[in-house]
Amino acid sequence: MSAAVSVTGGAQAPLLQADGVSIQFGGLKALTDFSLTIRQGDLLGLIGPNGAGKSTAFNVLTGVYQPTRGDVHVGGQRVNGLKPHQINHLGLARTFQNIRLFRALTALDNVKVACRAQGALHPHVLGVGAKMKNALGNYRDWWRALLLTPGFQAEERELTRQAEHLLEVMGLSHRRDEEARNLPYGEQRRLEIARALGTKPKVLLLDEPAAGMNTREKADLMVLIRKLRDDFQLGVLVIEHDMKLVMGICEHITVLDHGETIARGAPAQVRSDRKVIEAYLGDSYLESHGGAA
Ligand SMILES: Nc1ncnc2c1ncn2[C@@H]1O[C@H](COP(=O)(O)OP(=O)(O)OP(=O)(O)O)[C@@H](O)[C@H]1O
Repeated sequence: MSAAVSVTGGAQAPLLQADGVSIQFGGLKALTDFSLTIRQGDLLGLIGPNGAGKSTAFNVLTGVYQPTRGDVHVGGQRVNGLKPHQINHLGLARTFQNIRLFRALTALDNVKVACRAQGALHPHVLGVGAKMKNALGNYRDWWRALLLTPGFQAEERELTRQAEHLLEVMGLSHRRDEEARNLPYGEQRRLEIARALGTKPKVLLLDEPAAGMNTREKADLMVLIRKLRDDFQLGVLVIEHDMKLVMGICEHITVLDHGETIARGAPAQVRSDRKVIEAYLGDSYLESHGGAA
């Protein structure tokens, strides 16, 4: 199973492509020969039992881990060896399984930080000359901030406007000035998505976005994720244990078990796959859903 997969299948250039990616921790093969392609408009799911390698896949795609084998391309550029913030600048943003907000900052500032970070470094700034240019830019920005120049103030207003818009999109305007740590769990998860969107990604990776949410919040989130995909013209990859959510919104699902891709396809195809039932869904899932689809 190494051919890269995408739902839209070739109409547009891939935004994200993983080809035969493997990573090993000591003797443990956490991910083996993992391939995936995401194009604009794709809404893909990644599922599998605990320890299957889902978060590891996210970490390899986003540069947290370096693959032992295989290649990752973002926007056509090979990103093996790049740092997570560099890959983020190329258009890949993510949320985390364990929420990682700036807990003592307000909701607005959490998103503003992301909006500002996106403007701070040009996507292709990786060489020495460009790094120097960036350092000089930082020095100049420091003075502008200290002196509160009109240019700096205008930029601040624009960042605030962008961040407020994203809070509104995520239904969090009423939390604008509250510290992130005081938000209910479901809202913290949505704030993480707002922050990821602040970096203006082309691809959004959501690691268990519905974890800890109640049924109503999950239903709302399903609608919202689709809307984000459409309104922001994204490709989206979702890790989620809630089968109703994954099967409900994803058009294509990849199933991992012990780091191996054991199945992929449309939801109906995946949920009737014997290997998936054995490894993950279990017979109780089949019974409660009236047998294989
Ligand atoms: N940094 C690491 N060092 C050593 N082993 C690791 C590391 N990261 C992940 N693993 C191991 O790799 C395997 C896959 O872990 P991973 O977190 O990707 O699974 P997962 O599918 O996301 O599981 P869950 O649904 O529980 O979050 C596990 O056995 C895990 O213990």
